[in-house]
Amino acid sequence: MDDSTGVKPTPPALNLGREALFLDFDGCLVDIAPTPDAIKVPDALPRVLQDLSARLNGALAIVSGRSLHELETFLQGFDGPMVGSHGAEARGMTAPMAHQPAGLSELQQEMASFATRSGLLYEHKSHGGAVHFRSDPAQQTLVEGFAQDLAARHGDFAVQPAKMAVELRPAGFSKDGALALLSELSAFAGRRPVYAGDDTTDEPALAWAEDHGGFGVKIGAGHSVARFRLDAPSQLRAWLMAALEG
Ligand SMILES: O=P(O)(O)OC[C@H]1O[C@H](O[C@H]2O[C@H](CO)[C@@H](O)[C@H](O)[C@H]2O)[C@H](O)[C@@H](O)[C@@H]1O
Repeated sequence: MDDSTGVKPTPPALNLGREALFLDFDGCLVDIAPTPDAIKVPDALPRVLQDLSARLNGALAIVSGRSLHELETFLQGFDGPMVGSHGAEARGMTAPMAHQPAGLSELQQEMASFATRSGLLYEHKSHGGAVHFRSDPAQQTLVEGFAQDLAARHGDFAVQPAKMAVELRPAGFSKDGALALLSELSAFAGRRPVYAGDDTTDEPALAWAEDHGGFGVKIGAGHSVARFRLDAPSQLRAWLMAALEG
């Protein structure tokens, strides 16, 4: 039984010989910050991911809503597979989306103009965009309405709610879809999927791991289909370190 106050067990030790690890980025590996650029990536994190990947025979991937080039910048030193833009772009496997979506620049211009008019932060992304209302949460309903209207006029995009933000991402791509593709790679095939994530955007991927013989780890408070919970990114990083040192 789950509730938002956190009644879930902590995850068992990672089985490096049998499991495949999929890790969300913001709010999961790193703490949420006031703006997307303000996150603090622990210096040791890329090396920890790289070493863990070696111990998993390559069965470790980052799966994020961020643009791929940002993930590569933040995690320099980690060479493994990465999926960005909520499942639309990737390295280490064939890109799920062959081209950037049609109408991308028009959509981005509308988002940027709306954000400027509203005094909010616009995040330019390789396959979409985000309007962040963390600086003025009272504007949430207005931002959501704008995003729904925009998606209705741009059929190649879908609304993606995020933490204190609303995003437009390419329609038809998702993190659980990315897990299905990654699991076809030889490094991941036949291993039990373990997914860690913190947000509504992670719930389909957490469900995918649970449904495919593995398990999910919800990071932080809130309802989740995941069987296990860790309270903060620092706890996830400690769990990863324990697997490395075990
Ligand atoms: O899939 P994720 O790796 O969890 O990325 C989801 C979105 O995270 C980022 O936004 C969130 O984190 C910011 C930094 O902590 C925070 O300021 C913002 O309020 C959050 O919504 C990122 O900016 C987005 O592009 C990602 O899609």
